Amino acid sequence: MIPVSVLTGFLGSGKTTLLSHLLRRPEFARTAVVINEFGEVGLDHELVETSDESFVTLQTGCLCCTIRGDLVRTLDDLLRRRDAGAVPPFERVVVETTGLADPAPILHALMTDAALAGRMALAGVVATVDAVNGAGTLDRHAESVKQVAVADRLVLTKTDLPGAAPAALRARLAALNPAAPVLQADHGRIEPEQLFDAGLYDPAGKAPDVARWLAAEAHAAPPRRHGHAHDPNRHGAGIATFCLVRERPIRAVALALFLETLAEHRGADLLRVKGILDIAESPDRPAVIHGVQHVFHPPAWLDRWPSEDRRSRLVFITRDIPRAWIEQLLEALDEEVAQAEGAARP
Ligand SMILES: Nc1nc2c(ncn2[C@@H]2O[C@H](COP(=O)(O)OP(=O)(O)OP(=O)(O)O)[C@@H](O)[C@H]2O)c(=O)[nH]1
Repeated sequence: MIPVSVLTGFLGSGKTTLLSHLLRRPEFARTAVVINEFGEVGLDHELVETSDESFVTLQTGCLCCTIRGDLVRTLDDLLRRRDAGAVPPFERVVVETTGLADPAPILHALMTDAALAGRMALAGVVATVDAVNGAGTLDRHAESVKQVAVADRLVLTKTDLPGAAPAALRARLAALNPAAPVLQADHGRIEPEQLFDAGLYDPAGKAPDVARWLAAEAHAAPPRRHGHAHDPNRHGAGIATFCLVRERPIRAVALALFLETLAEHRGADLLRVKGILDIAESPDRPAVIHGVQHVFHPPAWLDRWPSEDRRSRLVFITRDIPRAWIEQLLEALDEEVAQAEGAARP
């Protein structure tokens, strides 16, 4: 029986960082990772490094809506490829959900699907919670509350950042899910055995209301009635995702101004930004940027481009921010910086 762990947690709460760290540990060799990304273009799968024995597959779309078919098909396909020797003989699977996913249908599919029965079993659910944005996210997004409620282990991230309020958050998490131990990860660093030792997922062994709630989810409306089944990039409540692609390099100063302006003016509605960028001053080393609401993390510089595609790509998940506004802002700032540079030249 191959254990399948689910890694959930709101947008930008540190799931991929945790996973990247775990995949470098020898105890975590032979892992197949399924990353689900919400949006037109995914980047995480290009950025997660694995050992030779582990690998990452990508699934796009809205995991919570298309789960019944897609995740089960993906896992079934992985089993076939493993049997045929087409992929390394993985011994565990980790499914990283999109930050916007309601995890209940995912867990249900893993617990009940006949296609997987006998070969794979749900092993445990880990949810990351960002110590800076976590409380606000719990207030505003029902999915985030569900992610915390179903977890076997909770992992607090970003406790090192100014603005982190881990004590208050811990109390809140304990009220939502008293059974789940709360661990802490420092830039993804955590002891793996503390994380996935939760054993077989057993809703009956948890607080009874969680089991009842999960059962209720099983009877929830079929995907078509979710209201966004035909456009997986819209998730209701004004939430939209889009990707800006740019052929020309971006000047470092223009990028800094752009991110600063976005965070300052629309931080609360900027649910997630990530990007790989061709910076004019650094043609061979792309910058990877991450933003989560008003917090932008310092850019990470890659040693090289992860694939042939050297265009800048910026993925946004926003609430009520028109794409055109963001595009024009970037163009205008880039233009302004170009003119200023031109004027400064003798
Ligand atoms: N300072 C600090 N930054 C962190 C920590 N953990 C993660 N980050 C940063 O937070 C940003 C988002 O982390 P990710 O791991 O991409 O978050 P995610 O949950 O996978 O994001 P989505 O896939 O968009 O939902 C990155 O810039 C990370 O480097 C931490 O403990 N401290």
